[in-house]
Amino acid sequence: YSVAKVYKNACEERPQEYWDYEQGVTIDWGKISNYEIINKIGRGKYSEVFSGRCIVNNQKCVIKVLKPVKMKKIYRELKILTNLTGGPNVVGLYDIVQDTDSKIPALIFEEIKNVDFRTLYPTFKLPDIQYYFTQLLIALDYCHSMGIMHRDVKPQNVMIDPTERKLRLIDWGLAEFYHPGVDYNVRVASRYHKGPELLVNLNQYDYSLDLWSVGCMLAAIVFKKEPFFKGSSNPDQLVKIATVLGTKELLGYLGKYGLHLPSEYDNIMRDFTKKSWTHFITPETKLAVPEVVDLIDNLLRYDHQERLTAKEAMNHNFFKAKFE
Ligand SMILES: CN1CCn2c1nc1c(Br)c(Br)c(Br)c(Br)c12
Ligand code: NA
Repeated sequence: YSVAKVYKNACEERPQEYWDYEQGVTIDWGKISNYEIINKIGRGKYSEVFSGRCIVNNQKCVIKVLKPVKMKKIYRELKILTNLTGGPNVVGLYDIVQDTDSKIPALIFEEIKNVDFRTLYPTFKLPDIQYYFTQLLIALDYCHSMGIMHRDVKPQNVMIDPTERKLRLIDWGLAEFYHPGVDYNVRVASRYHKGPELLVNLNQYDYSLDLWSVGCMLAAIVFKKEPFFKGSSNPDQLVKIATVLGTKELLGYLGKYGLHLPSEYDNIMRDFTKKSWTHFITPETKLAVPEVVDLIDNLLRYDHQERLTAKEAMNHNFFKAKFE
């Protein structure tokens, strides 16, 4: 049994229609004819993404055409986006339109001139890491304070325009409202960024899941190892985590929550000794200063209750230090 350390009543403190998307969502549908598609910029499991233009104000935009999934999941994303839009570093939702014949909803977002993380992150110096991770933590503390877990934090969902030094958290399709005591689906997030709680079927997880993913992003940049934990499957993902955090420590974590290692680990889990973070410091990892390594150590914890919250993380002394 586990309850969030912070913001545990954020939804309960708000009217039911804030979080209850099962009742459907009253949508103020815009006109799809106001938008024209320029070209395709991405495709996911649940959507196709295009760059577009609003012909009314000649504004560039991003058009996310949802694939026909359960209306409940569509209502959840729409409810979350309408609750959060306008919040700090949350992608701005301009309009919700419906494809005339297919009736499939399309979401119209602000456009961010995103630079792919594989190109951008290797250019980061410590001040850039301080700036952009502060912006990401601001977005996460905001959505958590609004009773929402993102559940898919990864570089592909953090849009960054380095010219304007603008960061936006996108793709709220896996996000969910947090209620204490609810058993959540553990099949969320993308493999390399899945927290241990998802891999050991600890269903009563919370906002702290997002901070594990932030730790993975930060470690990948600082230790120049993208992704930091590269599992070949969900079970192997936990094995990769155990090679760093230790197997004995994993069993201690499981014991605390009365859990056992699921049977799929019987033949793949080995007895790994917990590694010191200095193991990942080499002459090439110039960014691996003690302050950022301490921050990583306080995010990449098996026990979600031990991780720093978004607010605590943004106040970590790594962000107060002066680096040239
Ligand atoms: C695959 N790519 C590249 C840029 N970009 C992609 N997906 C995006 C989504 Br969804 C949104 Br919403 C926004 Br805004 C941007 Br920008 C997006
Ligand atoms: Na999105």
